[in-house]
Amino acid sequence: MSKPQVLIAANPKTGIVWSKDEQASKLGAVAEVLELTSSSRSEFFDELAGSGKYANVVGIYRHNDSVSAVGLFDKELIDKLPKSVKYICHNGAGYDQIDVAAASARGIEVSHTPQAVDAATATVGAFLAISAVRQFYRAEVNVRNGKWKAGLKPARDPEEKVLGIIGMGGIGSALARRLIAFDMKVIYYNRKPISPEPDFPCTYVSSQDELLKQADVVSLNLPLNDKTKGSFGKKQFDLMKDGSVLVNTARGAVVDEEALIEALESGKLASAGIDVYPDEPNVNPKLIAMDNITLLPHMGTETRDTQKKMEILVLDNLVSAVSGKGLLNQVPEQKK
Ligand SMILES: NC(=O)c1ccc[n+]([C@@H]2O[C@H](COP(=O)([O-])OP(=O)(O)OC[C@H]3O[C@@H](n4cnc5c(N)ncnc54)[C@H](O)[C@@H]3O)[C@@H](O)[C@H]2O)c1
Repeated sequence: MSKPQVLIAANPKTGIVWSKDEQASKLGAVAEVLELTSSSRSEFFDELAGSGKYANVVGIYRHNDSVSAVGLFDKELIDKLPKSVKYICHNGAGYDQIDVAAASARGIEVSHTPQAVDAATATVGAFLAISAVRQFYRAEVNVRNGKWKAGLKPARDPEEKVLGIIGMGGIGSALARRLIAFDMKVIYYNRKPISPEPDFPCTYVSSQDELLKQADVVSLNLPLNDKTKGSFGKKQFDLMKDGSVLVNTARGAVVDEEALIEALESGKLASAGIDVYPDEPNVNPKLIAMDNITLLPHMGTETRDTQKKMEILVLDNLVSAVSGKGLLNQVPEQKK
């Protein structure tokens, strides 16, 4: 009997990067592996249809790098997938580039890579929080320009300050553990308290507004979806303490960027640490011009160790699914 076909929709030039051996040994043992070669979305659509080379695939490995060739996995693309497709296994914890509702309507199950991303992304969040609180970016620019400490004002200490985490999931918890080591006091807001209780000291607050009033550093760690898009705007900044700090490693589009810029310009926020932007890779020039914020180019999982972990988790999901054992990390919307 022939093996089911799976498509690796990753970077068309490199495919899977760190786990080629596992791709061959684990996935190759249970499936015929096809690489994405389409150079445009319309070419991809042709290859999915009729007698096209992807017309019989059962599972798809998807990485955001495939966007440059075939675009988002939006409703239009998902509706063009052949009936044979049963699984989309996404490499990433955030899966806002996939229209999950459209996939569900077609009976396609979607998985992602929670946990594998937690440590690396939380390290970025902790770095941004410390850099923002201590104003290290401004200091680095000074030293690089031969100005030493000229114009630098003493910053704040993280110790004894309140860290407010909005979205205490995998990354939020790993961030809390890291910043507790800096003697920060952790509060968090989720739609309901975590159960069982976390194994580190933290306090649940029952409204986001209350968290914003209490926190010195607010960290966004919730997913981007229809409910959270643009949900952090002027009203939320106004509720924050004067001179507080915002850290965003979640998704840029959760925040109203003009309101963020206004809060930084007015001094409502002393500083910010930002890894994600609404229109990546474009960054608002007003943010670039500010010297009181630390900006990173979506570096959350940019380590070879974590990227390998993520790739292997996607392969494990695909192998399990095409072997009839189901997905290991199906997205929460579909698990409900
Ligand atoms: N910067 C990066 O490179 C990077 C890397 C990985 C993930 N991320 C982003 O981080 C997000 C969080 O990842 P995670 O793995 O921790 O996810 P997770 O699902 O483990 O945690 C998210 C938490 O947010 C909570 N939540 C959901 N909607 C909420 C709302 N409206 N208000 C309050 N809480 C809400 C959930 O209950 C959950 O506890 C991802 O969705 C992704 O967009 C960014």
